[in-house]
Amino acid sequence: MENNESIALKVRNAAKLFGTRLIFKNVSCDVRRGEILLVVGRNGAGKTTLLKIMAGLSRPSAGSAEIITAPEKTAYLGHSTFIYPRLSALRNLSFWASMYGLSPSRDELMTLLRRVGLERAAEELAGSFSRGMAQRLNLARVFLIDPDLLFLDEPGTGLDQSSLRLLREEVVALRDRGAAVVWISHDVNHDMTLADRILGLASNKLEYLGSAVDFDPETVLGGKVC
Ligand SMILES: Nc1ncnc2c1ncn2[C@@H]1O[C@H](COP(=O)(O)OP(=O)(O)OP(=O)(O)O)[C@@H](O)[C@H]1O
Repeated sequence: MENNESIALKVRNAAKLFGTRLIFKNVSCDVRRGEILLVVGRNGAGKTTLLKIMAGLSRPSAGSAEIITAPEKTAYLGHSTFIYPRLSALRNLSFWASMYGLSPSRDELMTLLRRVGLERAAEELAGSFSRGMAQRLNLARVFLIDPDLLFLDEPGTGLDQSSLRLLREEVVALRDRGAAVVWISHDVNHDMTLADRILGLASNKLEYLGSAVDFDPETVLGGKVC
């Protein structure tokens, strides 16, 4: 058993049913600080359902998920971008900061916008942003809290190549500085190379939990991963 300090999240015997329909059962895992855990499985295997349970956004039908890191250092980035279209990029960030109980200076917010390549769009209404720009702004929101635990649900869907590169570089940088990352990727074949471990769901159960290097989609998931 690993010591508690190295663990960011514990899942024990988690199961989920929608009505009488079983999505998965007996899913247990520890997510470690300083690792990227990629969650894979065919469409409908229950990846998003598991991620929501891990993030405390949905209750398991049985078992438990416990976040060990500080709740205020937990972030979630999905494919929807929760930006306010009638506010500028800067005002969006400043609004989110206030929701987190933070009061960063304008310079600090501009530094975050620079980091995601939005410095020149700081005063533009976020409603006019392309998907790539909107997701970059969302990434800046994540940086506001410098998370110790980050949940990603296909945040790269529909992103242009340069936004995707930025997203990947920043996720890896967060891992390298000790954050735990649980990631459902829209491009598993690529992102497997960035992951430390893989959690594979199939046949309503945890089919694989182990190193990304040893992961063989052919044997574990019948060849097709998504
Ligand atoms: N709130 C809900 N009520 C009923 N069924 C649901 C609900 N949410 C998800 N499901 C069903 O649970 C199953 C697992 O869904 P989930 O979105 O977790 O799968 P996934 O592996 O993330 O799929 P995808 O790769 O398509 O995103 C699907 O069949 C889905 O239709």
